[in-house]
Amino acid sequence: MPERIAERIAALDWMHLQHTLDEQGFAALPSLLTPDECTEMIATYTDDSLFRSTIDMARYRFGIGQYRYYQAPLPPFLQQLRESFYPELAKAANRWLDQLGQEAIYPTSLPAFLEHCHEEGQTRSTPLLLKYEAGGYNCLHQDLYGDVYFPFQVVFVLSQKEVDYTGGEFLLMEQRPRAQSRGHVVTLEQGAGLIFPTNHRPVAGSRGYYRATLRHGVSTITSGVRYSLGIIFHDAK
Ligand SMILES: O=C(O)CCC(=O)C(=O)O
Ligand SMILES: [Fe+2]
Repeated sequence: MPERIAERIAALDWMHLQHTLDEQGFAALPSLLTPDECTEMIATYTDDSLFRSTIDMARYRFGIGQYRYYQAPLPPFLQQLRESFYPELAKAANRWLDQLGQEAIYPTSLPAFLEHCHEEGQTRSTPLLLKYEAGGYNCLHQDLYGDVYFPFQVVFVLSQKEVDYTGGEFLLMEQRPRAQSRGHVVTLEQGAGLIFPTNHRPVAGSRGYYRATLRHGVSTITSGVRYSLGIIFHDAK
């Protein structure tokens, strides 16, 4: 495995990932982060100087657990992750806009996209570290933080399933117009990630593409502690 995370991301089979995103809306990534990198990211949780705010999920009825938004500038490893995923995902984002008959608006690099967020008053960083203990869960939701949003986000599970925790499956719910909703359960090994839609996705129908709305969450952690790293590309109001 290449040392630098940017190289590991560049070495992913993007042809296949792009196809999978178009076909099913989300795409699982192999274990891209090493166990040591996962441990190091988990260890940041207790360093208050790295975070701009901490949310107790129960307080807002978002679920049971806690999460912390990293302060900008992000830790270098996380910055590299966010920047390296963006260009390929921007291609998919623009293709999806095109399929829905909209103008392709996403710039090719993350700094250019963030500049746009900042111009619109979305200046607060959004990547976050989540921690759930036994009994914890994350309600189905969307991570929209203003009018400007990037249509994909990436999550990495940092803890080891069946060793550090049980339960705690990643959930995606797809709501199609005039139809019942479809659920997906995605099992993620330690260091593995998932690319999924922030808001909606185009689905090919008999009369062109229509929009399906997606929400995501996490099922109940039945034992242990589960940490995850959420990479959201737009900044927040
Ligand atoms: O803990 C998870 O796997 C999901 C976290 C989440 O909601 C996110 O990354 O936006
Ligand atoms: Fe989320």
